[in-house]
Amino acid sequence: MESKLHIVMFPWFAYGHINPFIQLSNKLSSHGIQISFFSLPGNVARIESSLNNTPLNQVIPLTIPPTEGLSSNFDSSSDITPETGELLKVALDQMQPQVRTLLSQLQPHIILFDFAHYWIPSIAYELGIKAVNYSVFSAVANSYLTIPARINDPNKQPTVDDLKVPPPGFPKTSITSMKTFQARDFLYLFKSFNGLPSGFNKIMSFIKSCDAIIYKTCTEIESPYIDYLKTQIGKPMLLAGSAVPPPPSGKLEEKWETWLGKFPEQSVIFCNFGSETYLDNEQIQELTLGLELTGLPFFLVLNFGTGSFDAQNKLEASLPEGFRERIKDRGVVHTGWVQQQHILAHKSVGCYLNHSGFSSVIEGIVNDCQLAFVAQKGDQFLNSKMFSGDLKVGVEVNRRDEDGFFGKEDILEAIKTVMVDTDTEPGKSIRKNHSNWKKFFLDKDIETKYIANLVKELEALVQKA
Ligand SMILES: O=c1ccn([C@@H]2O[C@H](COP(=O)(O)OP(=O)(O)O[C@H]3O[C@H](CO)[C@@H](O)[C@H](O)[C@H]3O)[C@@H](O)[C@H]2O)c(=O)[nH]1
Repeated sequence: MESKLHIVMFPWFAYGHINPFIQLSNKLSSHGIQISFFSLPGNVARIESSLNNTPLNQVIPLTIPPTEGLSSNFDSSSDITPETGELLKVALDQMQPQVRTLLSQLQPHIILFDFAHYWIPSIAYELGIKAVNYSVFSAVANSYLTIPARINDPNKQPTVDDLKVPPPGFPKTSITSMKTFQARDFLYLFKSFNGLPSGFNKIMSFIKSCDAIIYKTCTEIESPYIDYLKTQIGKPMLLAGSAVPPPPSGKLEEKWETWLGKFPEQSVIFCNFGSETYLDNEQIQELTLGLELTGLPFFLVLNFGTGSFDAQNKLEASLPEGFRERIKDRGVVHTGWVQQQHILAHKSVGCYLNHSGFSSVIEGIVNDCQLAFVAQKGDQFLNSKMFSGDLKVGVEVNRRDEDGFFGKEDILEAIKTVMVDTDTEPGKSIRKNHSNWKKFFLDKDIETKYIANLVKELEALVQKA
């Protein structure tokens, strides 16, 4: 179906958000939909290189308003640290006048906005544009954390104990409680910074005022949570489908191709924590020693965020004494960006130890990599429980309740379950489930059906007065 819609995409400025917005843009653009993509000036070239190149599509740089604490040279998402992230939220709030001007010039039918842009619906409403939130988080994370039932008194912040249990009416699934360290991490959502509303309040505000919400998921994987969200949101809920990332372009860098090629099929553990998740030194020590204990080859990627330090020095300082020498014939430790999808697709890679980022897990499932999860924050904890507890496609590394500590033996245990003890339970079922879900995610018809349906629903939304 060819559509004449014009949609503005306005993701949060981190690549973990920009990328799913680009993927959705490309799927919608293949139905004829025109895309105007808002981002920071320094991101334009990178977004243009991934966005479908049609005469209709364009990337529009936003001016970053002067913001105390944010350098005037700051213009790209590659430089976001947790501190600049908070300042960028302040800058985002001050972008309201320019966004209003741009929208009134562009006159799109719809704007798709992200979690921090709670003021978009009121501007869009004035201009006769439909405001639709696109959530890049799983339905399980949304339904555990960011729904009205989560708090009953808006003036009172929830406690750690409150956040250890699901909200009232939450579906009966494998998620019956969360650990103390996880609940403590969830508190972040309820805190306000720099006088802005908390993340939770921003979301509650746009849930009330937007025209619809799109979730990046499908009923086949998350139906109990999707059904529960329906009872909570009170707005049209649209689904974008399983969001399997498109196959990567190009080829794997030769040095990694050669290194991986030395090992037997499905023997290498690949370990990476996504685009914005960093382990502390204690965790790095246990993780590296755990990988060493497995006796298997491994490819470990560790990052430290941006800052005024040399990442390579930081990496060397974080490794156990004598580690590099001991593992030199079967392990690499790297800092920096790697071609994750190419690596996961390599025939030697058999296990993927990861942070449970939503896209990363799906990339693991569509390849022959058994999954082990060491989630580090927010939605990752819920993704990890959902994928290991509901879908049973992987295993969580055992963690201490109070502080999330895991030891080297816990890493070994998780890897053994999915890589070695595969004739006994739970390893046996996990392999079988993984292979079934792989077939599901690779079924092009399912994805095509979700996107065609989404286009139809967006058309209908625009027709509505
Ligand atoms: O060295 C790297 C690191 C990452 N990637 C890619 O980057 C994407 C990462 O996706 P994902 O794991 O979903 O997101 P992150 O950006 O790591 O995570 C953020 O966004 C996710 C939602 O998309 C949330 O689930 C996480 O909590 C949040 O940290 C994937 O396509 C990876 O293939 C690479 O290609 N190379």
